[in-house]
Amino acid sequence: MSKRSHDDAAAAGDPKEARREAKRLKKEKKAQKTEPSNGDIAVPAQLDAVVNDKQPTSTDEVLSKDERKALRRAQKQAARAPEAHEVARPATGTLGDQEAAAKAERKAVKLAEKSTRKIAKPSEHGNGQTSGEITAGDKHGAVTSGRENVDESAYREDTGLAALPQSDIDAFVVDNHLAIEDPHKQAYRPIIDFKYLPGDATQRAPFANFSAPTPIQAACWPYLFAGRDVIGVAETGSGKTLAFGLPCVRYIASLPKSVRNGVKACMVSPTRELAMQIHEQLVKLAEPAGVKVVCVYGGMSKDEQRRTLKGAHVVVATPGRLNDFLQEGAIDLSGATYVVLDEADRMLDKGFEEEVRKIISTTAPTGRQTLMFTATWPPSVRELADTFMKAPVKVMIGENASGELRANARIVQEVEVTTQIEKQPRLIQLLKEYQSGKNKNDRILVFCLYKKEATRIEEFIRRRGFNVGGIHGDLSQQKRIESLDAFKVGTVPILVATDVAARGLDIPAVKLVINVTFPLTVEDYVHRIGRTGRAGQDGKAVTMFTDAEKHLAGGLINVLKAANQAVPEELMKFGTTVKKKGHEAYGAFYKDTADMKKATKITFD
Ligand SMILES: Nc1ncnc2c1ncn2[C@@H]1O[C@H](COP(=O)(O)OP(=O)(O)OP(=O)(O)O)[C@@H](O)[C@H]1O
Repeated sequence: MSKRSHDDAAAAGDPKEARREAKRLKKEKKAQKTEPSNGDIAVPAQLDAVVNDKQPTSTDEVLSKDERKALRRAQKQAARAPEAHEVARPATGTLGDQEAAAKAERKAVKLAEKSTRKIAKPSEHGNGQTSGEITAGDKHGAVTSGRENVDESAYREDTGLAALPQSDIDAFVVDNHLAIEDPHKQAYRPIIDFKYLPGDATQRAPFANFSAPTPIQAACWPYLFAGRDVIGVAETGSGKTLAFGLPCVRYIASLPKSVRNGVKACMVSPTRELAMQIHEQLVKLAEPAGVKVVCVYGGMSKDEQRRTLKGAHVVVATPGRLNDFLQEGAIDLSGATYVVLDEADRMLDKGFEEEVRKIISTTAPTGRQTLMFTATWPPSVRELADTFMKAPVKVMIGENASGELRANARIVQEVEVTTQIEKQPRLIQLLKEYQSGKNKNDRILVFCLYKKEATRIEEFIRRRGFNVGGIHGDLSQQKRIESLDAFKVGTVPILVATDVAARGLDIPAVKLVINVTFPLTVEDYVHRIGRTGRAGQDGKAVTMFTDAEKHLAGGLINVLKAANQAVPEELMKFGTTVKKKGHEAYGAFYKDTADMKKATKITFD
């Protein structure tokens, strides 16, 4: 039984149900002791009872006097966690209060877990040995230390994976520039092959076309199966959706039918198209497992979406529409214990922060597992992220253990320093060059900054005889969906877009990204060009850069250098200083008036 099924029984407030669950739990524990480890996702049972302060009677029966004492100590500590969490809720306190509360919460949870671990059996590795280290001695500072905290009651490593020589794990860590920071130092081995996934072979069917888990999947899955909060940072197109999607579906599928009703998971994404795409990917995993995933987003009929919510276990949503439904009571997230922010840095910036706070405050108050995934993780959002999470495990893939801005290294990036007037003829030249011969059917994504600009460029390209579509905020949602579909299937091979298409969209055939106007931030640039070079393929991006964006030259130069790309001389001329990031909502055009000289007050008689 999973951590949350016990939760649900108790939360349902039915003592009989809870007692039945407790009995089942006892039985399962017994069975687990005799069963050989097959890598099933097991339950951190005592921790669950401790952290969620539930039905201690069953645990009392199986524990000694000392163990019971330790458990009670842990319960006290855990009882403080939800309180601290409540305080941490943004609406109720100042930033200082929130920080203190978050700290207190983390401490309480840590203490609770520590006490629990004391009463749990000493962890042994699946093959009978106490586990070794997975420190790779990685030059990039991969942090994977001692395995003394591997907690088999939370997630049981497959015996085959546990038996692999340490050198195999080290090689995986080094080759993939994998860095894991875990405050609890649980040091789970990455699931480097699908055969090491918990469950039987039929559950691996959705991966039949993939040869191996991607590094972000391999590294995150064990921690997610173990119920931990995770921040996952990996390049664009590296399979993050399934990294957070698979454990979600498996968790819900593992719940007994009696407690499976209601929304158990909620995934929030910044754009409608991305929400739809996550939904599409998840349905493939969820349907065979009997888990219902629905998608709600703005711009489409509410009635229709309201109907689909019936019987949903997972809701994928954009924040605005989700809050609408929450406000009108059409959706209840109080049982949602699995919460994901995709494109997390975008979700936490000024434009979305409030909406996200509101959503999170309606999810399960205790036992919540919070996940954040992104390709870019600027320092500006890290502290805020921590306020929503409990001792998160940070999984970073790439040569940036510190989470610096990195583009996908398989994308060839060309930057052309140009002028406004030269842009349009150059664009046509590029389209002709890349839409001829064997490249005729390649998809090309053209990015503009503003909606009006996108409309103008789309018209301009069409007048020159190209088959082109558009996607931006001035178009109806129906039109946006049509344009994207036509682009995906290739009937319209050129798509002109604003940054609504910059993040997350997975269209494998995009061979070229053209940036007609540079975005407001270098992070957005990394996401835009990440629409090509997906799932291990190569890609190319051509960027027109003008004097108007010179304040972003330093950041861009760093991204180019980090990916071993050529830096044009003309770009260097703008200087290499990385300017302080602009306002999260208004980008580089924001002026912080706090530092401005006070105006002289003139009075007239
Ligand atoms: N293990 C795997 N092996 C090969 N391909 C995979 C694997 N897992 C996922 N993919 C494919 O990789 C592509 C990119 O995945 P996904 O959209 O999850 O990327 P992402 O990391 O979320 O990208 P972004 O940061 O741009 O949102 C998808 O087409 C997906 O089906």
